[in-house]
Amino acid sequence: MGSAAGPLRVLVDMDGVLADFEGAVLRGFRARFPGEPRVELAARRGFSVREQYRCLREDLAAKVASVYESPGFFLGLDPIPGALEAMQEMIHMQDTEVFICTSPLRKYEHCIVEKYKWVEKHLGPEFVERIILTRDKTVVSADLLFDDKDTIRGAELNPSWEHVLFTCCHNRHVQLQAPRRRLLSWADDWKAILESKRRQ
Ligand SMILES: Cc1cn([C@H]2C[C@H](OP(=O)(O)O)[C@@H](CO)O2)c(=O)[nH]c1=O
Ligand SMILES: [Mg+2]
Repeated sequence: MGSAAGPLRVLVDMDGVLADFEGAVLRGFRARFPGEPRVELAARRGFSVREQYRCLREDLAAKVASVYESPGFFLGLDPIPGALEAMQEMIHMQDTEVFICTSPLRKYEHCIVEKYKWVEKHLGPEFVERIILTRDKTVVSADLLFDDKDTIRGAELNPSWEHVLFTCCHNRHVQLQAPRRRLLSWADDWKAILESKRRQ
């Protein structure tokens, strides 16, 4: 709980929140497989790119995976608009601890080191210190988690954080059950969400 007991701890997810995974997948797929059908961003549904391409045609699943498993893919992601500015502002806020909480791909070879390099390149070394790399975000304790994945499950059935869904092409049609809430973009009022947790 954000309270008099200590600073507010905020976890910020990386792909879909800080780094534009979806835009780069589409661009990479189009460049590599120009003749193949693809899923435009406006047509994306569901967290898994691979599953949606599989529904389009079975063999496209491996093709789209080859895009995000390629060397250079994660390092080359564009920042999500407003993300870098928001993170710089958040890290300087009083009584606030910010961490980047991100999951590696199961095929982690390029992904892990490139995520670290991306953070150093776009946010600087003080944020490299703040990377939490885990396949299970439920066991990390915090007040808030901004993440584009609509359902976050793991070993802990009652995570300490409130998951605020960060709007992304694949989740914009998801109906949230009350009291779940969204951050529509970094232009939306993320500071109000932080303040609402301090007052609990
Ligand atoms: C395979 C896949 C990965 N990812 C992202 C989520 C994870 O990063 P993050 O936790 O930073 O959002 C990472 C490994 O799964 O790649 C997607 O966003 N969509 C996908 O379909
Ligand atoms: Mg994500």
